Amino acid sequence: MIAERATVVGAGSWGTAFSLVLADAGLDVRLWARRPELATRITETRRNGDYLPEIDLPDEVHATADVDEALEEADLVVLAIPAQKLRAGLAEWAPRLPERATLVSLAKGIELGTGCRMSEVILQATGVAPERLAVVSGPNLAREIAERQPAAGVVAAFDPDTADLVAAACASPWFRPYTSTDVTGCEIAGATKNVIALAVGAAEGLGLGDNSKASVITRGLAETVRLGVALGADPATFSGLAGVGDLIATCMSPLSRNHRVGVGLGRGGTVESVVASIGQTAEGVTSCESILALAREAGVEVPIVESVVAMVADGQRPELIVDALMRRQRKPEKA
Ligand SMILES: NC(=O)C1=CN([C@@H]2O[C@H](COP(=O)(O)OP(=O)(O)OC[C@H]3O[C@@H](n4cnc5c(N)ncnc54)[C@H](O)[C@@H]3O)[C@@H](O)[C@H]2O)C=CC1
Ligand SMILES: O=C(CO)COP(=O)(O)O
Repeated sequence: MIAERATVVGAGSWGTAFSLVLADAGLDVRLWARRPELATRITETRRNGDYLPEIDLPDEVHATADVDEALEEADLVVLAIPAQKLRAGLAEWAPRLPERATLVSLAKGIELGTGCRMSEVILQATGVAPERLAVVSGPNLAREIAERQPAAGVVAAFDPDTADLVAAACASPWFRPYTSTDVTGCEIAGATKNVIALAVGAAEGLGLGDNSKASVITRGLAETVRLGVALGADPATFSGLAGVGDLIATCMSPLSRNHRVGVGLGRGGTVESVVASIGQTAEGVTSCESILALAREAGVEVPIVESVVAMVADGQRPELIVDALMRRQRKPEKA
């Protein structure tokens, strides 16, 4: 089976960029925008001026704010709304999903309150069989993808045939999807790297240099692997594109919203003011608390995630956090 028609739910930066990926791979794409005026503007200008203003969208991308029109005959339904909004959003979509459509999650977060990964939220909210679900992750900053800069990603699914189907639906000369069956690993890596990027951004905002940032990235990877493995992930996933690949892109790029929020906090801004000035989703700000809760439940130490929670949720100053991390008890690196 091949997918011919896709619906992308959410016309933010990643939903818009991914609709272009699917169109370049040869699919007919419906891009659903929550605001009818945005759908109209995209149709009229062939651009999404709110999120990717300089990018011309291919003719195969059709914007709409009508759920039924968006879903008609969809082979793939790609979910590109923020993690904390997904369950509520799906309540509206679930009864209208085409019976055989494959659902694809793009969100990189962990649900607050439940600790659910996005695949778990989707399965619970829609009741679809796990074989109909896939997750896309990797170093895929929306702007660079939309500019068609060459990049690779990972499509993870419980069923390898589903991973192949979705990979075929997004493959192009400039987007190379690899496949995986480690859904848990890809999701934990994708959500946790946003939190590590907040810490790295804060270090940058404090004026610290590359040694400090590389140290946080590397130790951040160590705690991500510990958490992922405790939750059943394959450790090899974390040295792949969804792991180290995305960690590097998000922690180092000024395009990353999480990195930018971290820089703002390091420079002394408040969470509210920094997030508001960016005006887009920075998943680490909310998911840091749910990731910490998951880690505590699993009995895993995640000191950098813990520090980010102290900074974001408890308003602690980043300088104190650096100090606390540096004063931790010495131990073997691999512990
Ligand atoms: N932007 C990027 O470079 C990448 C983002 N992601 C992930 O994709 C997910 C979406 O992020 P972005 O598109 O970047 O965020 P964004 O902030 O650019 O756009 C979010 C979109 O979701 C819509 N939305 C918000 N609440 C909604 C609701 N209750 N119901 C329906 N739609 C709603 C907004 O109107 C907006 O169109 C996040 O989990 C993010 O971590 C993953 C890879 C790359
Ligand atoms: O997930 C991303 C890149 O792979 C996007 O990161 P930000 O959400 O921090 O912009």
